[in-house]
Amino acid sequence: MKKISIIGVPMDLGQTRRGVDMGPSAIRYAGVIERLERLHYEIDDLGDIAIGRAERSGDSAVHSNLRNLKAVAEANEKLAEAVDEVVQKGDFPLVLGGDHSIAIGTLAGVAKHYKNLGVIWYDAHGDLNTAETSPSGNIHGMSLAASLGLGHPALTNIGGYSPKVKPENIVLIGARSLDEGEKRLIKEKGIKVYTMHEIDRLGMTKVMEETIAYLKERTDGVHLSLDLDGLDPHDAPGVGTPVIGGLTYRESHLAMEMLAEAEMITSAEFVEVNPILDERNKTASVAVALMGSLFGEKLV
Ligand SMILES: NC(=[NH2+])NCCC[C@H](N)C(=O)O
Ligand SMILES: [Mn+2]
Ligand SMILES: [Mn+2]
Repeated sequence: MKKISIIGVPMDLGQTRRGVDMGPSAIRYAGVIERLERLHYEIDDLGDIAIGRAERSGDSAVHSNLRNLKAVAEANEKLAEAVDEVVQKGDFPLVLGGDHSIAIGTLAGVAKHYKNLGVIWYDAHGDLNTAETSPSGNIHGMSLAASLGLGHPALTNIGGYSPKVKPENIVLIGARSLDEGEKRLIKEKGIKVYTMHEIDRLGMTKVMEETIAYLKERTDGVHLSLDLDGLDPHDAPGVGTPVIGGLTYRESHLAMEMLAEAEMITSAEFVEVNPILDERNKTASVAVALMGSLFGEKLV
C-alpha cells in the first residue's frame, strides 16, 4: 500500500482573515494521522512549510491587487519542491492548509509528473480570478487561474513551468459564488462546472459518476483540491469566506467514497480550515472524516 506524506502549509497571506495559518495544527489535532493509520497506511508527516512575513502596507503589491505576492510566491515555490519530492518517491502527497493560495504550489509539484493531470476543485468559489478581475486582491481567489497559466508571472511560473493544468481537465464541484470575470473565463475555456443548481437537480451520485467518467477518459492522474467552504457553513463553519447553500456533510462523504471506489485520486489538499472561526474544531474534524472516506474508510 502507498505511503501518504503529509505536508502542512500554515499560510494565511492569500487572504485577510487571521487564523487560517493554524489550519494544519487543527487538522493534526483532529487526528488525521491516527485516522489514516487505522486504514493501514504508512504515514510520513513532513511537518510544515515555512511561511515568510506579510508585506507592510503601502507595498506596491497591495496596489497591484495582489496582496502579499512575494511571500505567497516564495512559500509556494517551497511547497512545490516538497510535493515534487513526495511524488518522485512514489508516495501520495496530502497537503493541509492554510488558505487556498497554496494550490498553486501543490499543483506545481504534482503536475510535472503527469501528461494530463485532472483537477477536482471542490469549492463554493472558482478561484479563477486574476489581479484584473479580483474584487479583493486576495491570491486565494486566483489559484486555479494561476495554475491555468493566467495572471502574474510570479504565480503562474511557480516550479519553473506553466501551465500546470488544461481547462478541459478541470471539474468544479459546489460552485455558488462566482465573480463576473470568473464566469466569463469558465465559458471561454469550457471548464466543466457542477454548480449547486446542477447538484440539486442531478444529485451527488450522478454528479460524481459523471465527473469520474469524464476524468477517467482524459487524464492520467487526478488532484483533489478540497476547500472546506465547498461544504455548507452549517457543517463547516470554520472558514474565512463562508457561502450559504452549500454541500452537506453527507453529500461530501458520498463524493469522497465514490472517489475512493474509483481509485483515481493521486494527490489531495484540504484547505481553508480556520480554527479561530470554527466551533470546537468541527471543521478540522469534518476535514479528517472526509479524508477517511477518501482513503477508503467504510462504515461496515
Ligand atoms: N479560496 C477561497 N476561499 N476563495 C474565495 C475567493 C473569493 C472571491 N471570489 C475573491 O476572489 O476574492
Ligand atoms: Mn472557497
Ligand atoms: Mn477556494
